[in-house]
Amino acid sequence: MPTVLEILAHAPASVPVTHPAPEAARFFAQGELPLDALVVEVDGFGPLAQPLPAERAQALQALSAPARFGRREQTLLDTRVRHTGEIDADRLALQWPTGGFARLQQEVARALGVEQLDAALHNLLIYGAGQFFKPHQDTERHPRMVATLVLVWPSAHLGGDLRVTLGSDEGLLASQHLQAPTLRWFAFYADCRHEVLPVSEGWRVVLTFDLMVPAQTASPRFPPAWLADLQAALQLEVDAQPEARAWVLLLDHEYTEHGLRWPLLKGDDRWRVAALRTAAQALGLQQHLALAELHETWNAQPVFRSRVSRSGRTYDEITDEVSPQDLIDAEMTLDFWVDTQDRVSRKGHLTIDPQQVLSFVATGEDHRTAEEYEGYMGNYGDTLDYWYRRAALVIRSPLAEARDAFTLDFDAALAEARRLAADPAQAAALTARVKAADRALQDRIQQQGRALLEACMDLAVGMDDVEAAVALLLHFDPTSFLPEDAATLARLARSGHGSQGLLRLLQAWYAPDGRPWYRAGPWRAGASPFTPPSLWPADLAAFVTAAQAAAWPAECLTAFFRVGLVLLARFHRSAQDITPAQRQALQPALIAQVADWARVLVAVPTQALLPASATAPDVPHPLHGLIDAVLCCPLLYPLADLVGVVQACGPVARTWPPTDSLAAQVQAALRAELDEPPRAADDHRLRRVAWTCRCKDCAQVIAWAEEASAQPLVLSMAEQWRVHVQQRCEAAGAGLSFQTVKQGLPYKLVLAKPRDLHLREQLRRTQCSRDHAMLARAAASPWTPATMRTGSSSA
Ligand SMILES: O=C(O)CCC(=O)C(=O)O
Ligand SMILES: [Fe+2]
Repeated sequence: MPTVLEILAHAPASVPVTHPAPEAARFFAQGELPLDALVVEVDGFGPLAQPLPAERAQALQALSAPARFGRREQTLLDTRVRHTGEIDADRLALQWPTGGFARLQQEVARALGVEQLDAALHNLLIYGAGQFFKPHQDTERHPRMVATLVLVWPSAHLGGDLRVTLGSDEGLLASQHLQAPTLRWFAFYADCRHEVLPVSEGWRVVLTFDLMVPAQTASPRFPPAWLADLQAALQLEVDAQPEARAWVLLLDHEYTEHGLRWPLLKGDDRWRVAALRTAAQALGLQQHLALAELHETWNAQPVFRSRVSRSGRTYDEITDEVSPQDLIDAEMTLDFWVDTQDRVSRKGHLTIDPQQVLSFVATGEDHRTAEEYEGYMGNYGDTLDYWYRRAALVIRSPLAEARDAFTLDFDAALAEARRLAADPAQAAALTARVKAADRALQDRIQQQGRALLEACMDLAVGMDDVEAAVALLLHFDPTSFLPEDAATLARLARSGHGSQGLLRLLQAWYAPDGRPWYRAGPWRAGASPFTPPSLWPADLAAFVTAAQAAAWPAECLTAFFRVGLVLLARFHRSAQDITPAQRQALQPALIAQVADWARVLVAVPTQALLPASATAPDVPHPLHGLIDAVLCCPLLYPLADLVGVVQACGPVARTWPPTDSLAAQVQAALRAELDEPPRAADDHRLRRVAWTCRCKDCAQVIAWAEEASAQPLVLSMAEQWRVHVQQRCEAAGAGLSFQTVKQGLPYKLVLAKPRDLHLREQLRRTQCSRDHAMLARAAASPWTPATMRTGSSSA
């Protein structure tokens, strides 16, 4: 089965072109008219004779102005680029015999492969000997201008060939003659680079016309069998695109943003695109014209020049030029779109694989818009970057187009998907679209966060697949939610997905994988300062109140707490690896955070949670779960520091765990500390230090630290050991101070104990005894009626 390119390599016979051979280039054309087909009169000069004698031509040039040329927005005069005389159209009067001009236009159009073209006189040019016009592209002066027509007046001259190129194709249009039997005409598409070579003798006189495509043109007809083959080949190739990517054909001609329109296509692009469009339409595929930018990065090598030394030896000399060697990277992006209604969109960039792109004309220097040389770039050495601009036809399945829309114009794509979501009949289509666009949705949700929750919930509830709905919402970070988001989440439970939907989402959020928000957690290795984990929305109290107001099903609210506690336990496990010093830094905030959570949990009424007897009798009340988690980690939560947590837990602290309650354990720990004899005035021992190394050098330090003496310790040792001892003591959070004395060899490390040991312990004792007294008072006071379930085991 032939490929699309093979089928499109030759125009079917029905395409309106009158070429000697079908494969002949269609970017330029030539023809002739009888001499009497045109009379030209020049204002202030009179009619042009046929042929124009040399002295009249010279007089005509005297009347003309030096021709300018356009470069971007400017019009320039530079005889190194363009050296010729010009007379504007408003000083020219043309007379054609009846129907003569229309016939010429028709002939030119057919020769260029266009159904119809309108010609408008632009100017008259007079080139004397040595005059020329260097390679350039013509400015498209009218909105629908696509090509240029040159009419050669009989005026003897030699040289002055017009050379036209497209990619690597080239055409030579020779105007030279001594005696012209006809009026010759040349036509070429305006994007094609062309030049007028120097006239060597005589006078070259030409009229130029702008060629425009009329507003209404008929599209070509194609043989049905040929079209059926094209359609089958296209279907195969579109289906074969990996990940339903776009099928892209680069067009032969260059187009500006103004010129890239369906009716204004040039040459072979015209019929090929028309045929592909017909085929794509029949297949239900979407079509766009687009501008593509190709960016290549090459490895650059210096250019050497061969030289001969005085002694006659040849050698290579380095020049300051570089040449590309190996292609390191190539990327293509589509960034300017024209839909089938000729509506333009400049939104977004779609990246495509340049390897997958088809074309008849290879991308070359003519398409290059910029280049950049970079000196040494790490791994790559020197690099050369090139940028190229091409126009393209893009064909995609409707699903791929909808998917890409999320990359190109996210807001519009989201609005469109929300419209789908409002129509229950579209639930399956919506699911397919959201699944296809997952990457783009994830990127956006990561950037914009909860601002997209409402919109994405619209999609989730409109989808017919709970897995896909959960996968979409999973991209949100549940710790970033504001209280009002609780109501939005409740919509999932109220939708067709039911409370199972919300339940699965909660479980997925907190599952060990697929949680980018958790993986980036602050306690990860190297993160500093060590902060408590965020498990729930920052304003948990308000969020939980809002969840209750929005009637979260009891099993969902219970799961919401439970999955967070599972995560807390995981945090506790990862915190086992941190140093005692890091633990000390973390503890105050962590304990305060746990107390905050406890206060929220105390306030949740029992009826808002899953009844213990209902499905899982072993499910503890979340507050019990929190207390259990804390008691599991005595290193992170020293009992004597948990008075705030006891207070936050309210009466539950005195009943949980049932065997030995939190309040009782804390009270006992405080008692034990108070029972230790106070430190004697001459006692400077360090106590309760979790030393992290007991090597020979560290052992010396530990022995000294545990002595009563207040004297500093002087260690004479090489730098590597000084660093080791200091680091290990610091990691242990021992509170020692260090000084390096640069005397003798090796230098000395001087260690000193904290000066305020006594004061600190005294303050701590006062605090302990105050806390202890308070707990004792609370234990003696009557119980406030429990507002909460006390758990299955005490029921
Ligand atoms: O003189 C010609 O044949 C062509 C002139 C031309 O390229 C122009 O006017 O842009
Ligand atoms: Fe030109």
